[in-house]
Parts: sequence; structure tokens; C-alpha cells
Amino acid sequence: MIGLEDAKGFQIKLMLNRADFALAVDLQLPTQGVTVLFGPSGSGKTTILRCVAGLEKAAGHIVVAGQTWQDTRTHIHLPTWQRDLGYVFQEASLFEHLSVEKNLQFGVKRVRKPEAARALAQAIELLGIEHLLKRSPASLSGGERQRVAIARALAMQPKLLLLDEPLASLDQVRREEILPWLERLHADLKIPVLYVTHSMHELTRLADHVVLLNQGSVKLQGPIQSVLADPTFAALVGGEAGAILQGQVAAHDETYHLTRIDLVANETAAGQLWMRQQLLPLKTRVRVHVHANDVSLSLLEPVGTSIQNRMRGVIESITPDMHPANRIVTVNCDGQLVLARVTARALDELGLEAGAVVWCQIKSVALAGR
Ligand SMILES: Nc1ncnc2c1ncn2[C@@H]1O[C@H](COP(=O)(O)OP(=O)(O)OP(=O)(O)O)[C@@H](O)[C@H]1O
Repeated sequence: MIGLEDAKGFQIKLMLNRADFALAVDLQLPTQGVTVLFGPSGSGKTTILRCVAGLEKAAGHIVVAGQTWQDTRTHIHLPTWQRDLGYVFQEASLFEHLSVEKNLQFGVKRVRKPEAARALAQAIELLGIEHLLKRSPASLSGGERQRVAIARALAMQPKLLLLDEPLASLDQVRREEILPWLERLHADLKIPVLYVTHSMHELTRLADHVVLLNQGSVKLQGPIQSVLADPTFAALVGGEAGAILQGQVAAHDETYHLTRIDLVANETAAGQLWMRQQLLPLKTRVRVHVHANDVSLSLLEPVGTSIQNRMRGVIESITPDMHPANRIVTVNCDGQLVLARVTARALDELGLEAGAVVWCQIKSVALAGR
């Protein structure tokens, strides 16, 4: 039987003990948008997805869109086929003897839901695969195959979409090709997506919410901006650490091939950044990942420097980094948190501590958009 709980609930509580691995997670997740399960190899990301899909058994309960898929206390454990989900793996498993169109129709016919034709058309549009419909899977590139696999899962109008490292088998060029299509998922989809990756690039581009796992337990979770600005996370991910700033495309400088991003925090203007030119229309909303290693601090407003971007802010915290020489400094610039990785000696020499006013200098070439 399918039980009804909170109509919007999305909860995953799982406990599992293997000889050399224990999983214990208790997650209350957003009912819309992309939640990325992030963490080192062996931290339990795929195990969670498999349990949610009913492919593996753990104790606990799973509630999706108000439906109880599993509850150990009441002995509910729906088989996979009764769980209304789409699952896309590293390698897209398409039927090789069927055309792309027939592959898409196969899933839709199986679930027999109302408005199937509309859902199929929307999935084709969302993933941009109209021109591939008559092709055979063997003739598709890896990125195209994954887009078809995701469209097929979406056309079935699932209550939850599970994506397990969908870009891992693709080369860098193909990954970049497919990322913009995946970015549309959080804007256009009304269902939750659970996305597994080790890639910081995919995390910063796609996540709305992040769950950081380590050895089967949750180390940190929350909205992408707050998790990335958390010094614990920064220390853990080393050289890839950095804050995400939100803004919109404000101007293009054609002479120098640069784009100006006007930053926005809590709906108010929060400074601006120049970055290498982005081929995006004015007013496009973007997120910018500013690496902590590319931010330096100054007590005075910098002049006579090649560094293009400077933001004035107040130091919120100074915390230890992985290496004892360094500190992670969190600076609040008009509501946007910026992280800087600087040496403890430099901090002492400048006499910097929490509450101090500083200028963050950010190399514009270091910025990566969206
Ligand atoms: N079928 C299985 N039987 C026994 N142990 C398993 C099984 N599948 C995974 N494990 C172990 O469980 C732990 C978690 O694995 P899991 O695949 O969930 O991690 P992960 O975070 O997804 O890793 P990766 O990023 O490398 O895919 C690992 O120690 C792994 O060796």
C-alpha cells in the first residue's frame, strides 16, 4: 500500500551496515530543484540512490511527494516498479534496436499516465533532442545519448529523478555541451532531482541544494551558496574551494572580450565583477564561482594593480585550512560571502581579525560563469 503523509514531503532516512561500510543519513530535502550528493569515492552516494530506487535494502523510511515508498516500522517496501521515479546511470542504457523516438515512446507507454503526449513533447524540448528522434542510439554521441536517456526518464512524469554521475563517461567537450541542458532542469522542472557527482564544476553549475557525504554520513547540507561559503567545506575540497556569487549579465566589452556581472544579494545590488566574455544575453541570471585561491586581501583600496575586481567587505570569520600555513577568511561584501585563502602570516602582518574592513581583490581571469 502507498501511504499518504505530508503532501510535499521528501525525506530519506536510511541505515545500513556492511562489513566495512555503515550508512546513516537522515535528509529532509527540497521538493523542487537539484540536490547534489557530493563526496569522495566510497562515501555512499550511489548506495543512497539505489536504496531510494528500491534496488538495495536499508532500514529506514523514504517519502517522496507525500508517498511512502519505504517504512521499516510498518513493513512498507515498494518494489522498484511501484516507485514513480526516473533513473539515469553513468552510461545511458538505450534499446539499440529502436530509434530515439521509439526509445522515448517505450517508457511513456509503459507508465500509461494522462497527458503523456504533452509530457513527451516537453521532455524533447527541454533536452533539445527533436533533431535526433529518427536516429538510432548507435549513431549518437555520448552526450546526446545521455540527453535522450534523461528525456526518456522525464517523459514518464516521475515524482523524482535520480541521476548517477550522468557525465562521468563523457569527455570534457561533451560535458560542456550537455551542462546547459542540465541547467534547465532546476529552472523548468517541478520535481526534485537527486544528482550524484564528484565534480566541483557540476556541483557549482547545477546544484540548488548540497548534501556533503563522508564515510556514509552527512557532514554538511544546505543551499549551494551557504555550503560553498562554509569554511569546513572549503578546507575539505582544498584548491577547488570558493564561494558562489549570484548576479546578472550587465554589459559586454567587445574590445577587451569581457563581460560585466552585476551582483545581487537578497534582491539588492552587491557590487560588480568583470570576467572573460560570456556569450549570454544581457540580464541573464548567472552564478559565478570565485575560487578562494584567486582572492587576495588588502587593508586599503587597491590602486595601480592589474587585478580588475575589488569588493569592500567585513571579515566574518577566520578558520583553519587543510594546511597549517593557510587560513580561510570569509568576507561579507554587501551580503555576498567571498572566501579568501591566505597565509596565517599575512593575516598577522596586516593585523586582520573578524570585524575588520578589507578589500577583496579578485582576478577577473579566474572567474568562471554560471
Ligand atoms: N554491492 C555492494 N556490496 C558490498 N559493498 C558495496 C556494494 N556496493 C558498494 N559497496 C561499498 O559501499 C561503500 C559505498 O559505496 P558507494 O558506491 O555508495 O559510494 P559512492 O560514494 O557512490 O562512491 P563512488 O563515487 O566511487 O561511486 C563503499 O565502501 C563500497 O565499496
